[in-house]
Amino acid sequence: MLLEVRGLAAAYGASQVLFGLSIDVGAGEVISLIGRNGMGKSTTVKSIVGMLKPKAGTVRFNGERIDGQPSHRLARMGLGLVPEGRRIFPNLTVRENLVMAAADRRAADDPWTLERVIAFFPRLGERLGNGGHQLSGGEQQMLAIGRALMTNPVLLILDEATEGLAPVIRELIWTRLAALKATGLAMIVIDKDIEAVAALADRHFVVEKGEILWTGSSGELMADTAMRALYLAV
Ligand SMILES: Nc1ncnc2c1ncn2[C@@H]1O[C@H](COP(=O)(O)OP(=O)(O)OP(=O)(O)O)[C@@H](O)[C@H]1O
Repeated sequence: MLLEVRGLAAAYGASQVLFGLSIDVGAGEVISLIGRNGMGKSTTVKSIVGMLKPKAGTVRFNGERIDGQPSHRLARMGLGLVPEGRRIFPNLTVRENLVMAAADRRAADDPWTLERVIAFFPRLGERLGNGGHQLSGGEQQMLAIGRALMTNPVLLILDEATEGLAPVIRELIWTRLAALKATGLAMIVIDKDIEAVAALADRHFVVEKGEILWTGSSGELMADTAMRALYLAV
């Protein structure tokens, strides 16, 4: 397994949010974390990428324990994050946002470069000199994905892949994520669009009150209308 999360417990101060959550991602596999608001999806992501120190449980990446390690080290190991809310730098240009993320990972066989990101998202090429604050929501999300790619991730984690974007932009993002999957990039995707998530991801984990309530394939997810009505209805 590329990523193995076992028995994860996490809290914000006295308020516990994750209660022994376990997920795994194989090499080149795409999984989803789905579930209602506030159930612990983002907290799971934060615990994996080193933004929140788990209270209990283990996180292994390529077999190595990574729980409790700092985010910058995990980024260098190949964990790429597209955070909730995008968090691009508003006062830097598109070019600066991308270049500052560039990783010194010479080991990558086909490293992401500024040129390659622009070829992947031509819209960003037209916006290179614009400040982050001048971008539309869709352009910001392309930039957030481009920035994560510049670190040459082995596992790309998208917290709210298409949230709040116009339908045509959402479609473009899903198409681009499918293209990344075709290159063999492993991903964890969080999104509320269950059909789009089912089309992209191989396996799904339903997060409910800080635990995994259900797991299965895309076919099983679409077939289980009772589970979807109970746990995924908005
Ligand atoms: N920084 C924080 N401090 C305190 N509580 C938090 C913090 N971040 C999240 N929480 C709480 O933890 C719980 C889980 O939140 P989390 O963001 O992980 O859920 P989620 O499944 O990602 O939902 P959403 O789609 O709303 O982001 C919620 O009750 C939330 O209010």
